[in-house]
Amino acid sequence: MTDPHYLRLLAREYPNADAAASEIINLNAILCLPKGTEYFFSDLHGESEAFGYLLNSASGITRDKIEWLFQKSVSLREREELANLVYAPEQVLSQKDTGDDSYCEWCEITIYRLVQVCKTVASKYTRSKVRKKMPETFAYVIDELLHADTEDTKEQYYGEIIHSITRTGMAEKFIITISRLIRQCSIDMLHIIGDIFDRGPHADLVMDELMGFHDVDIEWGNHDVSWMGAATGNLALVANVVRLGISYNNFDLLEDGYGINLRALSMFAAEVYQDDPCTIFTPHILDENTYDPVDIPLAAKMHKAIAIIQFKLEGQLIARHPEYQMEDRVLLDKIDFQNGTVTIGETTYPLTDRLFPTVSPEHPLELTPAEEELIHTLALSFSHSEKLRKHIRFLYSHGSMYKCVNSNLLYHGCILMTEDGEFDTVSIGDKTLSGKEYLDYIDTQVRRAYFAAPGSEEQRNASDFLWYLWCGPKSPLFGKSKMAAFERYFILEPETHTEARNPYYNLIEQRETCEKILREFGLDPAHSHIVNGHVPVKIRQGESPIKAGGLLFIIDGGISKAYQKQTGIGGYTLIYNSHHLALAQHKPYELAKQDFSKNAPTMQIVEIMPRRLTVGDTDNGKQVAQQIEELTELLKAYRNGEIKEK
Ligand SMILES: O=P(O)(O)OC[C@H]1O[C@](O)(COP(=O)(O)O)[C@@H](O)[C@@H]1O
Ligand SMILES: [Mn+2]
Repeated sequence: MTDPHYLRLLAREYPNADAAASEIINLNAILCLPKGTEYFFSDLHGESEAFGYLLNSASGITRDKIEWLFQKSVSLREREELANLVYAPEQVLSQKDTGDDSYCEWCEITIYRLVQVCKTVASKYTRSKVRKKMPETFAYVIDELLHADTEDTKEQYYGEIIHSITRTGMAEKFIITISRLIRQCSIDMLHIIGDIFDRGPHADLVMDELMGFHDVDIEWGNHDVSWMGAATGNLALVANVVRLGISYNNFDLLEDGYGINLRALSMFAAEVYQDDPCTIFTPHILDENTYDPVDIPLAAKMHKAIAIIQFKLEGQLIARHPEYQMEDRVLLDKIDFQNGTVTIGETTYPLTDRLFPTVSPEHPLELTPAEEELIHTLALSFSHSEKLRKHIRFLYSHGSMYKCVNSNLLYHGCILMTEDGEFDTVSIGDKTLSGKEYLDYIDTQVRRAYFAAPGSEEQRNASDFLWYLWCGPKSPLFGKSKMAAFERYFILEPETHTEARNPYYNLIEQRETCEKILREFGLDPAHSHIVNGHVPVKIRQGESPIKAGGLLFIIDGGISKAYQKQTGIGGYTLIYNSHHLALAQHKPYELAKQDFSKNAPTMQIVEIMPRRLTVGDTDNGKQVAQQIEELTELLKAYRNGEIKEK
C-alpha cells in the first residue's frame, strides 16, 4: 500500500486518470523490451587508446550486426569499412578523397547503411530513450529516418532526407553523429571494475571518455584510491602516485594531463643525486612522451628522490596508526648505513644501492627541509589541478567499493578470507567487521576522506586510511600480505619480493566460496555471478578467467601493456546481453591495430540465458514495476474519488 502522501506527490506529475493510465501503458511496454547490453572492463591502467577501441567496437557487437544485415548484399571490404566507420568515423573520413566524383554517392549509400545499423541497435530501446541519446543538431532527422517505414511514399521521403543531408554539405557531420549514436546504443551500461590509473600513459583520457559515457559505474581499485588519496592531500599517496608515474615514464599524464609541476622535483633530484647514477631507478619505457620527453638519467634520479620521500612518509604514517599493525613495513630504520645492509626479521641482506644522502641514520624517517618543502609543493599541485579535481569528483559520484547490479556482484580486489574459508574479520574500534559490512565501512571512510572538513582529524584519518587501502594487509582492494616495493628496489634475494595473496584467490576456485560470498551480498547463487579484477590471469601458465564453474570471472587480462608478458593477451571484457553472458578475449592492442579485422577478439559464451531477458528481468525493471504499482493505486484513487483529478 503506497503512502497517501506519496500518492498526492505523484498526482502532481500525473494530474488525472488519463495521464496515470497512459504512463502505466508506457511503462508496461518498457518492461517487455529486451534487456540492454552491459559491458564490463577492469584494470585499464591508463591505456586510453586500447580502451577507446574496445569501447567503440563493443567487442565486435557492431561488427556482428553489420554482418547480419549486409553479409549477402555488401562486399566484405565495404562491410569492414562500415564497421571501422562506426568505431572511428573521423579517422575513416579523413582518408577519403572528397574530390572524387563518386564521393557524394558514397556518402549517401553510407548514410543509408548506417541508418539500417542504427535501426537494429536502437530497436532494443524505447523511442524516447534513443531520442535522449541524440545530439540536438540531427535529432529530428535521425528520428524520422529511424522510424520512416519502407512503403513507396516513405521511401521517397527517406531518400530525399539523405539527399539533402549531402547536398547541404552536412554528410560528414551526420556520419560522425549517427556513428556515435550507434556506439551509444550498442552498450546500455558500462561497468569499470577498478584500476583506471597508473602504469599506462593516459588515465586522464580514460577518465574523459568515461565522463562522456551515458551510463557508467566504477568499482574502485587500489590504484584509483591511491589517486583519490593524493587528491585529498595525503602526502604518502602524493609521493606514491608521483613515484609510480615516473617509474612508468608517465610525464605527459602528470605534467601535461594534470598540470602537476615536476620542476621542483627535477631540480632537487639533479642536485641531491648529481653523482649517483640511480641505475635501479631507471623507469620502464612502455610508451614515449609526446609533450614531455624526459632525460632518462634525470628521470631515474627523480624516481629515487620521490621513492625515498615516500618511504619516510610511510614510516611516519605507520607510526601515527599503530592499529594498522604495519611496523614491519618500515625498513628505512632497519638499514645499517655503515655496512650497507638491511635486516628484515632475522635476516640481514646486502643493499643494491647504498647511497642515501638525505637519510639521517639517527632519524631515518625525518624529511630534510628541502624534501619537506618539495612534497608540500607537489601536494599543492595536486589540489590545484582543475582537471584532476573533476576526475576525482567523478570517481566519487560514480564509484563505490562494490556494486550489485542485475544479479552480478562487482568488486576490484577480493573479500578477505581465512585459510579455512571463513570471512576474515577486522577490528575497528569496538566493532568486528567482515564481508559486506567491512566493505560498507570502507566505502564510508573513502567518502569521508573527500567530504569531511579539510584538515579535520576525521578527514586526516580517513585520508590515511586510503593509504592503508592501497597497501595494507587487510585491504580488500590490495588483497596481499605486503607491498614489497622497498625490497624490489633494494634487495636482490627474490624471496623478499613475494607478496602473498589472500587465501581468497585460491578459495574462489570452489563453488562453495563464491556461493557464500554471493549470499553475503544478498544475491541468489543460482542466478548470480561475481566479476572481479586486480590479478592478471596468467593464461600462458594455463590459468582461466572462469572460476568456480562459471560463478566468478576475473577479467584482468592485461589491457595494461605492463602485464601482457604475463597474460599473453590484450585483455578480457565481459558482455551481458539479453541472450547470454560472454567473455571476449582480445589481442594486444599494438597487434590488433595493425589489422583489426584479422585480430578480432575471440568470444566465448559462458552462459546462455534460459529465455531472452527483458527489461522486466533487470534491477531497473523492478523499479519500473514498482512505479506501475504506485501509478495503479493512483489511478484507483482517481477513480474512486479519493484524489481529485485536475
Ligand atoms: O611492477 P610495479 O609497477 O612496480 O608494481 C608492482 C606493485 O603493484 C601491485 O601489483 C599492485 O598493483 P595491481 O593492483 O595493478 O596489481 C603490487 O602488488 C606490487 O607491489
Ligand atoms: Mn589492482
